Amino acid sequence: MMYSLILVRFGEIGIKGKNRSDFERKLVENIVQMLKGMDVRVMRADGRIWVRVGERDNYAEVIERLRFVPGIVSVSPVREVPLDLEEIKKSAVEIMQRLIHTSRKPVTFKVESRRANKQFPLSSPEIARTLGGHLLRHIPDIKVDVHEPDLVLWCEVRANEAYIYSEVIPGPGGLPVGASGRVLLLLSGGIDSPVAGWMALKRGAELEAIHFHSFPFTSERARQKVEDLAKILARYAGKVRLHVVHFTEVQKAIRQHCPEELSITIMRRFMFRIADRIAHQRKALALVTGESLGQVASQTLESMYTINHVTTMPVLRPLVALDKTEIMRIAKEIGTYETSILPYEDCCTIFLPKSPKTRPRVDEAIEAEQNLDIESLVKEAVEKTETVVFQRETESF
Ligand SMILES: Nc1ncnc2c1ncn2[C@@H]1O[C@H](COP(=O)(O)OP(=O)(O)OP(=O)(O)O)[C@@H](O)[C@H]1O
Repeated sequence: MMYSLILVRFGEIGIKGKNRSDFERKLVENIVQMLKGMDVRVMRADGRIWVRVGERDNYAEVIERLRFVPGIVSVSPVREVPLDLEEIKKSAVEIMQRLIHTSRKPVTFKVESRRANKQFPLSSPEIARTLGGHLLRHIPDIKVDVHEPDLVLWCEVRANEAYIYSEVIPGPGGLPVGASGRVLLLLSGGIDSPVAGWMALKRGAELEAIHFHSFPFTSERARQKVEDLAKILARYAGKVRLHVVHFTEVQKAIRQHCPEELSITIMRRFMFRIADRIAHQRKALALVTGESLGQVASQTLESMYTINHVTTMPVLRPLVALDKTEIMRIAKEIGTYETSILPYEDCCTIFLPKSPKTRPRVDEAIEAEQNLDIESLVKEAVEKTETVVFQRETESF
């Protein structure tokens, strides 16, 4: 096999001491979980994590999964070579040929070497020079550039073998899932909220999700779509508990008793109230939404303020700093985009008023809610909430 080992780089700059060892332990745990059922062994050595890939599995498939483990900065497939200079040279040429295979322009490179085994007859600079010279003689159209090479070939000389690697495949970075506590994601069927959930996962949050469903105004297929999105998020989270709230009664009450231009604001205030309640039950410490700042009624700052007023929980909005193209790029990358764009209606679109108020004030919202029995509506919705748990399905990759 070309590669039998994978080097995993991790760690945020500045994580030290106990936090660092917790980080490492959590990350190893998550990697083991992510690779469950595969023929691999996960090890820690030299402040790095290594994954040994057995006969039954292909390193490329292992990398495909590691690419999405929060906390991993990058991975490299590693070739193990006997401690013999001729073998090392041969492997270096093979790896280099493979890497430049697709490149049309001449490639620049440098060799970096590290010698942990002081018995090896050549020093690190000598290894780098020897390999560099050998590559130049055996591969046409490559040049050395020590400052800004297109690729770096690493050679690590260890006690019993040498490791050669070059490819660096970026991971998501961030923190291992579970390192920061639990959050509750308001998951609609749209493009944004699954991306917001992924961003929270990347910062180490353990994810649960809540969805407001308005059957029969919205179809079972709309609910299925959200379940599919939760399932995709479970690939990265390991597990996602989805709370499905039956929102129809609340919406009917709003339609009957509140001024139409404030119905969206009030509906969202109810979403936050119910989410707040369920978050407390589930010991989640923050809500997460896919909101960003914009022109539409529910996303002006005034509107956000008025909606947010019903909860004291932190509401994380990881997408405020991103623009739509960036959000779409991430949605495609994590695999939620295709599901998100399916055309099933959302509960908000159904009740969309003709001219919603774009800058609703808190006192206006409170006044508009006067004829509602807020507590019983919330209580009933919470009591009737259904919970579905999605575990990572390894075949889903
Ligand atoms: N039916 C719902 N169930 C749960 N959360 C919802 C629902 N509708 C909206 N939300 C939450 O409110 C946020 C803002 O919703 P809105 O429809 O204004 O924006 P959006 O940009 O279309 O978001 P998305 O693409 O996630 O649907 C969503 O990102 C989501 O977090």
